[in-house]
Amino acid sequence: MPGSQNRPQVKICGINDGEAFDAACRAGAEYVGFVFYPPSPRSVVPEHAAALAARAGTGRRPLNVGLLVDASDDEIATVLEGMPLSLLQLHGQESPERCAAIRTRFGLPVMKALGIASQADLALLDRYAGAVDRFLLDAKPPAGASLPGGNASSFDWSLLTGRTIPHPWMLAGGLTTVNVASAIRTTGAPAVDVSSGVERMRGVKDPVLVSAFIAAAHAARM
Ligand SMILES: O=C(O)c1ccccc1NCC(=O)[C@H](O)[C@H](O)COP(=O)(O)O
Repeated sequence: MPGSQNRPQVKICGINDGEAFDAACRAGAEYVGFVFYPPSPRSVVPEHAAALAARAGTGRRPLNVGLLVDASDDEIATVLEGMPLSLLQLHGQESPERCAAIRTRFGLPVMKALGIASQADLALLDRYAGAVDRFLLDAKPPAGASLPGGNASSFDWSLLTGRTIPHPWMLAGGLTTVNVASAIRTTGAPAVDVSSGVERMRGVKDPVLVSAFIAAAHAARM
């Protein structure tokens, strides 16, 4: 885990331009996420992601996270040839067995995204615990959504109050500069992930919002 401060960590997801990447680095994001999923307006090709990551200075750099959706081994291999990654975020319908196979085949830690809408969904944590290294707890996509994530939807954070999550985890879904402190207080999330809440329009990050979100999350009390 980068950094040693006991403060919530931040992942800015769906970075696809230099200004947003620079803002995330300057403000001290611990993770940046690159979306390797062509239907997404935030999608990047590996070479573009690599060029963005190369902008990081020589100081503390964010860890590069690759977001994939039901990707084949060949697709993952192609991404990794163009862009070295520290963590694979699996945001589709990957089973525990598929997560474990990806982890073994590529030798990288895996973060499984799970859509949460009720206590019943939290049972998935135990099903996946042996197959993954981290969890990202997100809202389920709203009816009619075209993407499995990045939809600016929140879930009922109180579902997580007092709950022990097996593995390090991130809270995601509808977070903004305004609500992130409350989300962290309610859930005890050690890390938060945001995409839409730091955009000026869908798929276009706003560097000012990126900086403000990171400052708000880092200042929040767990
Ligand atoms: O962001 C996307 O375009 C995307 C596409 C396909 C699967 C997942 C996607 N994003 C997932 C994320 O990690 C988001 O940061 C997370 O769902 C929270 O999104 P938001 O509610 O927009 O902050």
